[in-house]
Amino acid sequence: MKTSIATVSISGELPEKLEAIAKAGFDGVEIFENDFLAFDGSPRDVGKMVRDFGLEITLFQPFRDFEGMPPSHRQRTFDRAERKFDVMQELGTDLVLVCSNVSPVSLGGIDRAADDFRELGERAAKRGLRVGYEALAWGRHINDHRDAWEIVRRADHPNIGLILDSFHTLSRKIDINSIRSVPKDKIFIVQLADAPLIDMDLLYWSRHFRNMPGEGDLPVTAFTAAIAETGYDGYFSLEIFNDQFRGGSTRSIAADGHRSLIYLGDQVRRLPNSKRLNVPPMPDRAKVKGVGFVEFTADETDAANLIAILKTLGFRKTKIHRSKKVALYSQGDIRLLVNTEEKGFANTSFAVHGTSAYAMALEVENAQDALARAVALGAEPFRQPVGEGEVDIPAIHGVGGGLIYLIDTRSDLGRFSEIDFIPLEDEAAVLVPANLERVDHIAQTVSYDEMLTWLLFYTSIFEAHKTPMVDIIDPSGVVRSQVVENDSGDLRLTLNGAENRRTLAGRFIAETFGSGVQHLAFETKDIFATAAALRQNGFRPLPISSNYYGDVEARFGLDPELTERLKAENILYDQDEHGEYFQLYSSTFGEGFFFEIVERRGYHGYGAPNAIFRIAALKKQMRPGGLPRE
Ligand SMILES: O=C(O)c1ccc(O)c(O)c1
Ligand SMILES: [Mg+2]
Repeated sequence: MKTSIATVSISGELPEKLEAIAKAGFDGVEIFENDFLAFDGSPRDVGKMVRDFGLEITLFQPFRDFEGMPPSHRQRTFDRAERKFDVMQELGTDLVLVCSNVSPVSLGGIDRAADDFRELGERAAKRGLRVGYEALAWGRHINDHRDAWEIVRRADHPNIGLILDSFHTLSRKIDINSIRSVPKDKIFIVQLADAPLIDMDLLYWSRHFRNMPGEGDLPVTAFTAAIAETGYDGYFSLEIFNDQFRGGSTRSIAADGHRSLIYLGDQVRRLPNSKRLNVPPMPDRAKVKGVGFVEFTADETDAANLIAILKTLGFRKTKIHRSKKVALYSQGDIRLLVNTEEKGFANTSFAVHGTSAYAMALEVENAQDALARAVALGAEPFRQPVGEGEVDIPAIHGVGGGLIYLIDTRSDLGRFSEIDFIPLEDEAAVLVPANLERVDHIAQTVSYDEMLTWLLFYTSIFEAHKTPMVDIIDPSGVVRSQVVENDSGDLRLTLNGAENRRTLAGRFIAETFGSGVQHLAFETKDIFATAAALRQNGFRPLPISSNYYGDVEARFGLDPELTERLKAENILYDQDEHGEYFQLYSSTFGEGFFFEIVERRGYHGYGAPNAIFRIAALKKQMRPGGLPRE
């Protein structure tokens, strides 16, 4: 699969863009005319710079308002085309994109357009150039690739071909099977983009909201499979107009783009009876069977505070590491590690982010396979020396540079806590058991700009899907929340994207110098029994306003006795079509970290309608220094 990306897709000046594109692993680049015009250098300089980065120019674009012009404009249109051809020859590329005419003066007529393209083909052929025709979804006369193909077919010139762009075809829900009958040598290049399903004007949607394949909701995989069916083996080129990407990190958006193409090629390969695209072979997406552990890094003082909270939550210190300052706290299937090492990656994370849940372990079928897949998709592997005889757990960097360890039960990896840790006497048996059973979900806070990056990261490596994004109202702004989960519920992540620093999520990012885990939710089968146990252990719940309970009672028609119990324990309540949900929050710790306890009675969601009340209550607790009020 030959990969390319349009310069318009990422932010920065041309040299910076090209460097990021090359570094991300692309083979080629589309030069978008405006990027070239804004650059202070000749077309030859640009061409040389591209080639010095080891890239090929796959396309020069766009050439607008060409076909079907009235006689009064026709000559000038061809003159403009010749000027573009001059530039292309200096740049060193042989392919130009002509997008369908949007000019109000343009005339319709398939044969008129075909005649124009035949003449343009003749002119291009004299210079050894080729012209590809793309139907814009909002073209004045031509807005469907099937009509563009008919024009190309009638132009009947070897230097005239078709350009397919997934956005234009899929946004109009045009039957993609129509692609299968186009001869592969008449498809000059394929442009790819996804987009979220939003009901809006096609042009505005296209120019502002496109995103990488796999980040949106369009059937880009089926589109690509139809292209592959023709035998097409040319470039797949990302052309992403997105306001956020234009303001985002050049390198990380370029890396996302490359990941999206490799993942797309991998998905097409897995479709039954599909023609394969040439992408590196890699294992299946990893099926997550559970959260193996969550690891905190802290200094001694913060660790003591954290451990005090863990005890009120009913955790017991059950093991200590053989060679490192790491203690294991456990309850049910939950394992929490508290790492106070003064060296190594945990300590570096502490130095950068402060006390934080900097690492998690996901249990998969085969950890080495999961690692291989992650690396094939551009994830950064992590290793650090382990002690003699200790388990070397494969890991990759995830959100905020934190770690995702990969463990399985087919190897010693699943026995790491037996091999690397020494059991302790039961020192804290005095605590009332809280019956927390497992990690329900892990909530990561990222800046809004990074949300799609991590969505693509998780869903391409792990067998998981997203659910629709929801807006959560914070007293100081909006936080967008995106769930990544698997069908079994063994992997449940929420990504919260902060748009400004004054929201709770935004402040968490600012105070901890980057993205990370902001809360951990544990599951109980009996929230009231758990709440009573926590109360006896001295747990400090997050106080919820009493007005909330009046509303919840009315909204769901609750028995007043139940409402009273909820209120007495500061438990939040929700329902969906599957059942009921109960949530109990801790007070905040450190820079806005907190714990949550949930009971699901069939409920599938995450209590989004309650988030506004939870945020308001947490904010009340935070004083400017970030410490909870006593
Ligand atoms: O939005 C546009 O004008 C535009 C231009 C060139 C393209 O290839 C495209 O898909 C859209
Ligand atoms: Mg296009």
